[in-house]
Amino acid sequence: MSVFTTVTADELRDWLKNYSIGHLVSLEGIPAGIENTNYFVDTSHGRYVLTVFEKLTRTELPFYVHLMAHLARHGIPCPAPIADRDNEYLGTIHGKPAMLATRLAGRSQMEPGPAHCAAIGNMLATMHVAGQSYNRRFDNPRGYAWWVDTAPRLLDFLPADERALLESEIAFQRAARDDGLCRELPHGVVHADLFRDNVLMDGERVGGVIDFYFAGDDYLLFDLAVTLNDWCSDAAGELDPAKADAMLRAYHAERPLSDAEHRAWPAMMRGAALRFWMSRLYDFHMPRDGAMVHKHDPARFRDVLRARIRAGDTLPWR
Ligand SMILES: Nc1ncnc2c1ncn2[C@@H]1O[C@H](COP(=O)(O)OP(=O)(O)OP(=O)(O)O)[C@@H](O)[C@H]1O
Ligand SMILES: N[C@@H](CCO)C(=O)O
Repeated sequence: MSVFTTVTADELRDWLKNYSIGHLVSLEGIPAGIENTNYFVDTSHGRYVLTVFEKLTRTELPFYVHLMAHLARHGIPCPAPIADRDNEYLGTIHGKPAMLATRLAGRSQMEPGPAHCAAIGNMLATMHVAGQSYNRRFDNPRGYAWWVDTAPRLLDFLPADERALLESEIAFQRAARDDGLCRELPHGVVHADLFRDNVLMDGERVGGVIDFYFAGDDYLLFDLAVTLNDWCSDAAGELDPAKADAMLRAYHAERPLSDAEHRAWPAMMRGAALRFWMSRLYDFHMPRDGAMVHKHDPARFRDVLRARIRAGDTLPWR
């Protein structure tokens, strides 16, 4: 259940006087999601989503809100924030920052086939290209620096074999960077969490890309690896070759991958698996105060990491 802040129809009717989106027709709490309060809001003008931000602050939010506005302006199907009559995207509900954005079509496809993987690969590449002209900067808060800082705090929670895996993977990622493997990689603003549940599929078309609240600056290839690891892995963590091939080809068709990206690919796939193994371990062993009990299984990405290590340089490409 993710309506942490209750908004009544009367309160919203009053709030909507600040906007130019017509009058309220219906208001419905959205049960999915664990970070924010979300409502579907239908008005006489169209369909919207109201988000009340439970943790992100007014200082942190502009990076994400303007990113969505930027991408939507470039034709990416992501929530387009709606400005109020003072031309502000962020308002206040119950003392918390709140935003209206367009409601997108489709639903999450948790069992994608190659056609879905191709559609999201192509969309990711167009997002990366459109993101190049976004001029706010914010380093990926779950990037390499976080891995290195956080790993020592996780070691005590792990059995010996997992400790060894974590230590050796951090050493591997450090060596990759020391050897200059990442030096020529294109970077920019990335979604960094483009899992299946953050994409709304409308048949085989991408209807919407949502949940930009892990976005930041990183290697574009890292974002592709995050996406591929979730969309194209089987139950054991191994890559499904047909899905992976479909995603990579569709991405490459829109933003051709360079030789430097080709060389860094196996390490990037491992890094992307490490990131989610670590964040899931972190949330499991060191939950934030007041966080909802909704822990993702860390073992899933431990297995993906092991599978990528086993595959070595034989990973599918283009
Ligand atoms: N713009 C949108 N258009 C259509 N549906 C949306 C939109 N934004 C959110 N949703 C729906 O609301 C659900 C919850 O949103 P979201 O995943 O962003 O929740 P959250 O609590 O903010 O984040 P998290 O996934 O990290 O818990 C989504 O699964 C989706 O069904
Ligand atoms: N996609 C992340 C959750 C944070 O959005 C995970 O599956 O661990």
